[in-house]
Amino acid sequence: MKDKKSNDIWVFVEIKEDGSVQPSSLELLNPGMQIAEKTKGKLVAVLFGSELQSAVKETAEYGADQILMVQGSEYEEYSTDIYTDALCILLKKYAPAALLIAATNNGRDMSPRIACRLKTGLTADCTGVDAEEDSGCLLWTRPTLGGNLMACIVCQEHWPQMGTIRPGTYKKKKIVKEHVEVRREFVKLGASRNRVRVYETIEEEGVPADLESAEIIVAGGKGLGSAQGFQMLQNLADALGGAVGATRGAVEEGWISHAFQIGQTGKTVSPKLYIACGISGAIQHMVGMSSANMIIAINQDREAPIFQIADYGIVGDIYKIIPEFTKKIVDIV
Ligand SMILES: Cc1cc2nc3c(=O)[nH]c(=O)nc-3n(C[C@H](O)[C@H](O)[C@H](O)COP(=O)(O)OP(=O)(O)OC[C@H]3O[C@@H](n4cnc5c(N)ncnc54)[C@H](O)[C@@H]3O)c2cc1C
Repeated sequence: MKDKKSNDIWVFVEIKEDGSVQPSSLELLNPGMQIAEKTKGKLVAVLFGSELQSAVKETAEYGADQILMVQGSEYEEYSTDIYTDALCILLKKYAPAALLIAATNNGRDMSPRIACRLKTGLTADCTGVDAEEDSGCLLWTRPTLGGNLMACIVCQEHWPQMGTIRPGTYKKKKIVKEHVEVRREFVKLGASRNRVRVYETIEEEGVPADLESAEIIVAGGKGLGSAQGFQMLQNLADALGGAVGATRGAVEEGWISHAFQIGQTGKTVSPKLYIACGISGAIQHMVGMSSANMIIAINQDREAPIFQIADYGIVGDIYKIIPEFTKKIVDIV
C-alpha cells in the first residue's frame, strides 16, 4: 500500500492450539512500545481465535494500548487462507504504520502472503527492530550473506512496514496500563475459502520443545568432545528444569541436531540462566545468547572469550565439574 492512515504499530498475537498465547508474540509488544513512542502512534495487538477471553486478558498485561479481537469458529485453528484473508481486510481498513509478526512456523507462512497482497515489503527472520523518528520507517536488523554480516533493512514508502522477528530476540515485559481498549472486530470473509484441512499434528521427535522460551539453558560446545557429553548436560538440565542447547561447532560434529543450535544461524534465546559448557564464545554464538540474565561459563581455557560476557566463570574441565554440580542440585531438590 502506498499510504498509511495512522502511525499505529500492530503486533499479531498468535494463539497456540491449547488456547494460550504464543510467548514470542508477547515478546514483540516490548519493542512495539518503543517504536510506537517514536512514531507517536498506538500499540495495537491483534488476536484471532474462537475463544479469546483469557488470551486478551494476558495480552493486556504486556503494554498494548489497544487490542483488536477477531473472534469466530473459523479462527479456531490456524489456516493460511483464512488468517491471511482476514488480516489483509483489517490492514486495508486501518492501514497502520507497521505490522510485527513472530517468526514462528505460522508467522513465516502467513507474512509473505500478506506482504505480497498489500504490495509492501517484508523483512524476514529479524534479530532486531527500531524506527526512524523522522520518516516513521522501521529499521529491521537481520543476518545476511550467510550470516557474515548484519544488515539494516529499510523499506521506504510502502505500508505497513512488515517484518517477522525471531522468537527469543526480546524479553516479555509486563506493563501495568490504566486503560487498555479492547475492540471486537467482525471480519466478513466473503468468498474466502479454506483450501487446507489439518487432520493430525505430529510432533517432530528429538526437537527441543521450547528452547526459545526456556528459563534455564545448559549449552554445550566442541569442548564436550563427543555426543555422549550432551547426555551429561541433559542430566543437569533435567535437574534444573531447563533445556539443552548447542553451538554450531557441536552441531557440525554431528553430536546434536541443528534444532538445538543457538546463535546467528540458529536460535536466539534469552533465558534467566545460561550455562555455557566447553564453548569458546565466538561472536556468532554470543549474538544468540548474550541477553541472558545470568551467564555461567565453564571452560578450561581461562582466555576463552566467553568469560568476557560471563557473570560467573569456572576455569576447569567440564567432565569434572558438571557431574558434581548435577549431584549437588539433585541432592538439594
Ligand atoms: C556465518 C557463520 C555463522 C555462524 N553461526 C553460528 C551459530 O549460529 N552458532 C554458533 O554457535 N556458532 C556459529 N558459527 C561458528 C562460530 O564461529 C564458532 O566456530 C563456533 O561457535 C565454535 O563452537 P564451540 O565454541 O563449540 O567450539 P570451539 O570454538 O572449538 O570451542 C571449544 C571450547 O571448549 C573448550 N574445552 C575443550 N575441552 C574442554 C573441557 N574438557 N572442559 C572445559 N572446556 C573445554 C576449549 O577451551 C574451547 O574454548 C558461525 C560461523 C559463521 C562463519
